[in-house]
Amino acid sequence: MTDPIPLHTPDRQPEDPDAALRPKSLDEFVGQAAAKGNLAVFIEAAKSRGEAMDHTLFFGPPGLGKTTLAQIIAKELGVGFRATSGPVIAKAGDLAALLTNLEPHDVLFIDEIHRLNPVVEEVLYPAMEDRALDIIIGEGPSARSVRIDLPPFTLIGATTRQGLLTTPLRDRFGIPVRLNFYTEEELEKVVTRGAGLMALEINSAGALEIARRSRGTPRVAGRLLRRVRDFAEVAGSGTVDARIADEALTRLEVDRLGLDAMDRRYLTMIADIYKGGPVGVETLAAGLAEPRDTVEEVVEPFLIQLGLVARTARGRCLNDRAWEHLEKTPPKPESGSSQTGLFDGNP
Ligand SMILES: Nc1ncnc2c1ncn2[C@@H]1O[C@H](COP(=O)(O)OP(=O)(O)OP(=O)(O)O)[C@@H](O)[C@H]1O
Ligand SMILES: [Mg+2]
Repeated sequence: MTDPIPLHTPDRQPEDPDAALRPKSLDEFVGQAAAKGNLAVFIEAAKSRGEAMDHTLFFGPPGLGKTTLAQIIAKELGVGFRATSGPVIAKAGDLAALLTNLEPHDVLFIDEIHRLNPVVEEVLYPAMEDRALDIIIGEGPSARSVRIDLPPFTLIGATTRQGLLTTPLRDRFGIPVRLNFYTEEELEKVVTRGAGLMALEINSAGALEIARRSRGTPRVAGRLLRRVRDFAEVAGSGTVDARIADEALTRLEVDRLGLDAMDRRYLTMIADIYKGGPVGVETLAAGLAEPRDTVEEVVEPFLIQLGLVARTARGRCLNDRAWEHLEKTPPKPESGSSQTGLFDGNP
């Protein structure tokens, strides 16, 4: 099998093609109704009190709008926006420099906050809680600790892995916000809006077809829309309809559930080699030649959401729906010849 086009994995790209489609206000931001409603209240309250908004943590799979929402919050609050990411802050001093350079009420956005160096994280605790930095000056017996006051600020953290956050860090966020996969109707709006921005004509059946195959993820919807546009332009048709969308997506190996080549390799591996599982995630990651993080953060959440795969204590297992989707028959349990052999234990 040829390598899948990395089209469908919702990971970031340095040149950030996302930027053009990024909503700029809460009103433009589609979906996530509960989170949006709450945030609107917290933003209003902070503004009317003239205070910095409470520290906010966004968590959820890649491409659902964490970075976008962080930018929108700063904009709606009318404050500055500084962005960095966990792995980039190497030393405590780097974080201290960032914090002491903030203007009052600014938003400091830390992406991939679960990847902060523990030493840096220690500096963040008093900064978040008491708006203070404890800095050690000098070395040896003459070393002394100096406390520096910081301007009031809002820390917005984003993570795809809430479980990897330490408890003290998680507890210091006043506003935790989980982002969920989008519904087809929501993604249809994302696609229609995106097409408008690209000056691409699309009818609602075409938008729905792309939405349905976008893995519940606006970033994927945007990416598929750009590729469908290419096909539509080359085919010389003015309007994207369901047929053009379907043809383009089929050629891109995105199937009718929205699964891409990588998703299918994952499912096929569990089916063919491990007879439906359970199989450990390390083994699967090695077999797919992908980092374990990618498998857990990018591939699995959507397959689990669709009910194709279950995470059990002993490993990953395929559900009936996956066998149907792969058009394969699950192997019969080896022990027990009767039909009631469901719990006979086939490890
Ligand atoms: N609610 C939304 N409405 C419209 N477009 C959206 C929405 N959420 C996200 N997008 C689009 O998806 C793209 C990716 O969103 P964003 O970069 O905010 O994801 P993320 O959650 O930060 O992902 P990652 O975990 O990879 O950093 C944005 O550029 C934007 O075009
Ligand atoms: Mg992001």
